[in-house]
Amino acid sequence: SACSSRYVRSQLHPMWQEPLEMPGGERQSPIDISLRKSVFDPNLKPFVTQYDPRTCQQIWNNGYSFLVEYDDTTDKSTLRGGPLEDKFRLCQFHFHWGENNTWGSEHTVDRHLYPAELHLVHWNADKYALFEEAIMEENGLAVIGVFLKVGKRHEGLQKLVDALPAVRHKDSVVEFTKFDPSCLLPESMNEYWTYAGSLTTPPLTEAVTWIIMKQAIEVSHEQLAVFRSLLFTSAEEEVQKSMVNNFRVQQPLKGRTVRSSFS
Ligand SMILES: Clc1ccc(Cc2nnn[n-]2)cc1
Ligand SMILES: [Zn+2]
Repeated sequence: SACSSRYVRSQLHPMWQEPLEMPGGERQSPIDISLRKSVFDPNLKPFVTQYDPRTCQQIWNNGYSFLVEYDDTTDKSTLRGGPLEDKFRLCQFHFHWGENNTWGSEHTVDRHLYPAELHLVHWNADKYALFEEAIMEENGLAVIGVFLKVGKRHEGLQKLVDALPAVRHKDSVVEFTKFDPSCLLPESMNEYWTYAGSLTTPPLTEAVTWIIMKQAIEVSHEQLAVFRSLLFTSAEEEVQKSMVNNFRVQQPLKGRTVRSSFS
């Protein structure tokens, strides 16, 4: 789908060095979510996801993460409500993780690091016709972040884990269908934080309304180990590099407020 096939890959290198300056840079991501600084907003409604598993198309190793891509040419898989004014279309989801279970998430809660973080990327289909347009606009994207912690095996995730060896190398793609990403969301959907931020890889555009779930999902150590068996490098390269630590360093909050949907 357009949302990731035109993924800005030219600048994407797992070890790209900070700081890749983003003009303004007033609302960069990721950040630490400080519990005592976040503000309960009673007007925040629950958000609603309606995902159609038939829109799931493929998995692509883009050399930074693996993206599960959805057909975003119709309104079949959408996100609305919560802090959002408009209807957003799911275009892909991906993860960020570490080389061990000690770190790997992009966001933290009171500096607590999780071993991995899921991002479900959506774009504003009420205001824009294409993902490429939305990515450049301040109300263009909505990303749901879900923390992963080590515990029992996640049965829903296993179908995805079993497909990963087929996309071990950068630029590999495998067909992947009938996957409903709502199985990756935590039970309590009405407890989240939200703030105005950015993409965490180039183009780093300040287009994202972040929705970070309070409840983490549990996955097994073995499932995370399969994530780490992926490679940043393509099959042709002599030196193979494990795809690990594909997260960005945390960014200054600057005058922003993180709101919570719960008190
Ligand atoms: Cl299209 C796109 C661009 C960047 C990223 C990386 C990212 N940005 N925010 N969370 N992950 C994901 C999808
Ligand atoms: Zn991400």
